[in-house]
Amino acid sequence: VPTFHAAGIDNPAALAQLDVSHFEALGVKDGEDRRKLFFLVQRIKMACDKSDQTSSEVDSVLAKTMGPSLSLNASQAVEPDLDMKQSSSQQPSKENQQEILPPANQSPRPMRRHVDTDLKHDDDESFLENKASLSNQKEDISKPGKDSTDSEPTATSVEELPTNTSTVTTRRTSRRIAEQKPVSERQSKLAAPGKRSSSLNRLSADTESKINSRRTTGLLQLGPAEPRSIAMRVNKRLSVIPAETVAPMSPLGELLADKMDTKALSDLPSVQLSDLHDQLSVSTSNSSGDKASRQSRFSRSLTNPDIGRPSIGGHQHRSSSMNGRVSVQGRKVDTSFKAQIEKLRQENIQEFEMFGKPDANQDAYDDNMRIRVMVRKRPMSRSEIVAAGDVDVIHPFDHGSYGRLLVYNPKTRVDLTKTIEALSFSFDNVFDEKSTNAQIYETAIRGMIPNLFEGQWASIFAYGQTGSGKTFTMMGSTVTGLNENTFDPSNLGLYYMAALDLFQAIRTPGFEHFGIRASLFEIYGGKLYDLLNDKGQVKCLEDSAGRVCFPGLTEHAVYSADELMDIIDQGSSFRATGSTSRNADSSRSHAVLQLHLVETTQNGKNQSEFSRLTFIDLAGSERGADTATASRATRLEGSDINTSLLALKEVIRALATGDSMAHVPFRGSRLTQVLKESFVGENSQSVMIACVSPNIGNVEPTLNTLRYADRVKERNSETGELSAAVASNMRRKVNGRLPPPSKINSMKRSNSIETDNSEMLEELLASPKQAERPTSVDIDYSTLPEDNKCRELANELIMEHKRIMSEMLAMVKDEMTIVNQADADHEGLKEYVSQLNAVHEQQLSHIAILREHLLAYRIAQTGGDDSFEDLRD
Ligand SMILES: Nc1ncnc2c1ncn2[C@@H]1O[C@H](COP(=O)(O)OP(=O)(O)OP(=O)(O)O)[C@@H](O)[C@H]1O
Repeated sequence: VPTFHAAGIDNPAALAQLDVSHFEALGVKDGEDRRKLFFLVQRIKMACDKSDQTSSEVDSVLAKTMGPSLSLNASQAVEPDLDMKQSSSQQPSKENQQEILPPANQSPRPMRRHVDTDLKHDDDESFLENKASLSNQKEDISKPGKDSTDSEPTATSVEELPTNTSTVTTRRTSRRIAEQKPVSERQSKLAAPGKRSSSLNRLSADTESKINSRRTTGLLQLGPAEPRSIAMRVNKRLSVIPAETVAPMSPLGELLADKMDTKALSDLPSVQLSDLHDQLSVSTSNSSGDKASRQSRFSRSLTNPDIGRPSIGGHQHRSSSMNGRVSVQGRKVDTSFKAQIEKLRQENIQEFEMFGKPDANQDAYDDNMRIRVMVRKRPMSRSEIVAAGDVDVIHPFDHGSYGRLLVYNPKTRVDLTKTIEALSFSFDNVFDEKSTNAQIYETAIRGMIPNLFEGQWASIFAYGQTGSGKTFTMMGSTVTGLNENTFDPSNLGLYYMAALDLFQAIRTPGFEHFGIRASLFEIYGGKLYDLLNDKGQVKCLEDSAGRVCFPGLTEHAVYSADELMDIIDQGSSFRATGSTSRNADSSRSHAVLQLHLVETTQNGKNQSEFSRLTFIDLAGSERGADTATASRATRLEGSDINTSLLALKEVIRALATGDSMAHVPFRGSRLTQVLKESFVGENSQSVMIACVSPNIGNVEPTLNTLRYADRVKERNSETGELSAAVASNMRRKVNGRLPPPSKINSMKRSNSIETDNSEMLEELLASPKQAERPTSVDIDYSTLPEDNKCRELANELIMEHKRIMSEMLAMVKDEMTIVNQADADHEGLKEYVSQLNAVHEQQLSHIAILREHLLAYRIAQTGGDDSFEDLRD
């Protein structure tokens, strides 16, 4: 545009005369610019050639294509201000500037698509005010002796602004009106004969003044409302636009208002037309909300991948994209999933660099977080890399105080075009494929170790689809998975790292009375098997005080981390595995490792459990589809796994939101019964590590894993904000009677404990031996008279029934939605089936819970045995 202006071409008629042959003379050498200009000129010519075109319609075309600076008709055009220095030194005086500014509370009005319509209907008060102010201004200017130099800032396009200026205002002074060349002179100079020029002269005086008024409002007008924000976003010269001139609809405007990071914005790359088009279809509305949500809306706009749509001007043609390529303006564009994901990835990286990077001073580690949910992405396996078309669809971002993860979900439309839907999830932490077990340990687990010496129980789960890296995370690997036989100490397992710290702690003077005992068992088909005792069956019973015990489970005293790993290795070889369509050696059971911190009493004779650290390597969370072709036994196995995982989720969720402990559904499955003691107690801590596979072939199970993990804490998927219920219950309540954060806490980061612990030992000995166990979970039936006990159980049953009915009602609503969606869009059948499956499993779990209550009541009535009985048996 500056080039055109420089050549005096600033009106449609002059443009219409343009030809490719003029480009050289105009100094337009760059091939890309020439191509763009060629297309623009062709379109302008086509518009002008239509016999019934009025000049305002031509203006409209120009406004759409080149912005308003060139949409002025010949009679209104002013010569370009070529000397920017001069013009910026001729800033309007404050008074005059105010005179022409819109009222403070009036937002700049975006220019509409059709200038004609705009002008006809634009008769509101602000417009009339502007018009009035213009005529006053004109009068002032014409008064002799008045310096008009500073009096009329004009609207200017972004393109006219200098690239290297960072603080210039858009309301720059135009040259003096008095200095303008007479219109007639300019018209003859432009030599725009015939119909077009005469149509240009047909503008009514009213329209003319309206256009003038528009110009003199000094508002930034780039054309249609939607493209504006995008054009601004991508234009280098954006940095010179003061925030208040940006329309409130623009997410970037909002960001500018917040940040005014002119440096970052000036670094924005300019984009191709096709890139612009990609952004145009994205809604930029909804300007309310805080910075974070604006940021995320902005992010979402970047994730629109639809390369295959026709462009604004219709130059982009979509051919069948079955071959993954479409022709855009004569160029071949790769629309394969891989290319689209790569494009999105780059855009999102750029956005993250600009707006999402965590504050360097921010401390993301909160050792007192009660329930921490983190996601770990494993690297692509060799076979996945080799497999044709396998693409990485997981994109993690570390925002410091939370982690966000985008899943690029591939979709094929009915017309076989390929698109990518970017789904966002937020968790406490996310770890990318380069992360190590050591990083995970340091982030979430090491901080728990000192708390164990305060009598606190802790549990760590690895959850995820088969083959997603759960065992790798828990047990560790001496190979990286990609580079065999490479010893990688940073990927030693979490078991091992925790054991190292524990043994180091108990060897510290003052802690010698502590010892470590280990037990390892698996939960398979609702039954428990001791992996350190030839898979002997173990019972799971709850005593009258509500404590869970495991008759038959062996506990082994261990004296070093290596010794512990040896027995774990042996025990793991007994673990039930099986084949699924996704993994030939899939874990079919939940493996539970318990490290008991035992304390020897002062006379040295008795040992009692002081606290417990439990690791749970959960069975692969395969979907129904995985086991669809398997035997009945395998399907039952899968169903059992799903039921227990579902119950676990509900339990953790209830703990995260601080729901009444009376309603925590521990009895939903054997797994949750077993883990009950690790959860209860105000000071218990849990960490869930959701493991995901990165490749495109696993996107569905990955989404299921993420939805599962997301349900636990329900962070806002874009901004990472926690819901009020979870936020208020997020931190463990440190018991005032326990030792204050003391010397032992130095372990958290330094892995060493200071030697003088005598004072602390005294405090520890004075403190309660066990973590507090709430009594509200289960009533101590033994202390109640028989009929009281029955009444309590009946009350519980009724309460539970009511709760479950309300949940069932909510589920029916969900079911209505998903069945209607499936009915309307048969494309989403796969998703529908998996959702339906999940709903059914949840319903079954609720029914199982209710049946437990019913059974408890009936047993109490009939005086039967109240030990655990699995209803599914
Ligand atoms: N972070 C990682 N880095 C390198 N390799 C990994 C990583 N995570 C997993 N792997 C590799 O991926 C494969 C599957 O991992 P793993 O056995 O831990 O999966 P899993 O989730 O435990 O599966 P299952 O539920 O079936 O037991 C292994 O070969 C492992 O070495």
